[in-house]
Amino acid sequence: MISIQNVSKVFNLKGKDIRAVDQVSLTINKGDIYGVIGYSGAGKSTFIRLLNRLEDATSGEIKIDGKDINQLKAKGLRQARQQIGMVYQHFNVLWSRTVADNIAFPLEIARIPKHKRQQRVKELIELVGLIGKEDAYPSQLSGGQKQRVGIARALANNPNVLLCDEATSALDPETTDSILQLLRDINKQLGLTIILITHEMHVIRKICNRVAVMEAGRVVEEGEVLDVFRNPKQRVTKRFVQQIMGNQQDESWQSIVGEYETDQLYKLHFIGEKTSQAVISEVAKRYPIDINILQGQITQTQKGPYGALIVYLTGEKEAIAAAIQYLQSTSVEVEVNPNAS
Ligand SMILES: Nc1ncnc2c1ncn2[C@@H]1O[C@H](COP(=O)(O)OP(=O)(O)OP(=O)(O)O)[C@@H](O)[C@H]1O
Repeated sequence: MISIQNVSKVFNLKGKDIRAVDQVSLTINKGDIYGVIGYSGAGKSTFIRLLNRLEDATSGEIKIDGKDINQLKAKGLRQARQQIGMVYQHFNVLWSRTVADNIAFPLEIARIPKHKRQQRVKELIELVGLIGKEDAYPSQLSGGQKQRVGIARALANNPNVLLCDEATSALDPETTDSILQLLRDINKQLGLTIILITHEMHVIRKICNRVAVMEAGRVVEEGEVLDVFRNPKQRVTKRFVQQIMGNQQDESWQSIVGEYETDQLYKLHFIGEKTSQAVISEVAKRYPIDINILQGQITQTQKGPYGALIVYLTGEKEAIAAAIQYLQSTSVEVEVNPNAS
């Protein structure tokens, strides 16, 4: 649906070139919730603004639904932009207009007749959960409600693509979750493709199916969210995964080794959809062993759980071996303690 080929954006500031976006190539499929994550200055905002041509690319090609965005003239660009909604960090509401009139604004610009406008506003108010707030002014709304207005307005002209520029960064964690839930519902209900930029791995974990990691204008890593969680390659990606999982990879074995019989320590990795099976209780029922969970963290992603538990198994040697063999036949991956004899 969206194909981005070798796109760069160079700003010139006081005679110095700044490569805000540097040779980025990505493919975004219809129905994706695609996350672009990076620290401040990585080039995320510039990148997302290239997609609806709030900025012109210096080089490269951006095709949305087969149309080359950079080649469009004024009228074509206006039409293309109606297919691309945008949600902003600071909501971009019109303070002197009520909720209903804020949402009606893009419909007025698109010259939709009044009765159709009113009908559409009603639908959108329902969709974003603002029933009862139609006549309120933005100053009377919470941050989350203001962002719901922003989302309704972005959806007014039935776009195919929704761009979200740090849409939850100004919100508290609970409100963030409710807005992410709304975005996910909209993605499912309307089949809308969503591209969001963020500096929080939590946002990626919660709703994205794919992620690109940006650093110094470049995409340094890209893939399915679970794969990136499981096997982050770049240092910057590892830091983002640590935002959620802590420093499990390096420290966990060390902190436990020494206190327990090393041969009986195992790390169970839970990755993806099938891990909804109740494997721990199942293995405890099947084999005469005890399972002591010593450490671990499991988190939920769009594609199921992700995380690991370090367990200490006690029982007869044969029973432990059989239990491990059973675990290996499930979707759980078993890692043997590197210090085991
Ligand atoms: N209009 C501009 N003129 C000159 N330089 C710019 C302009 N816009 C962005 N830049 C530079 O481009 C680089 C990328 O900025 P950008 O805002 O895209 O990053 P970001 O990842 O979105 O960061 P943040 O989350 O802090 O906004 C930065 O070095 C920034 O200073």
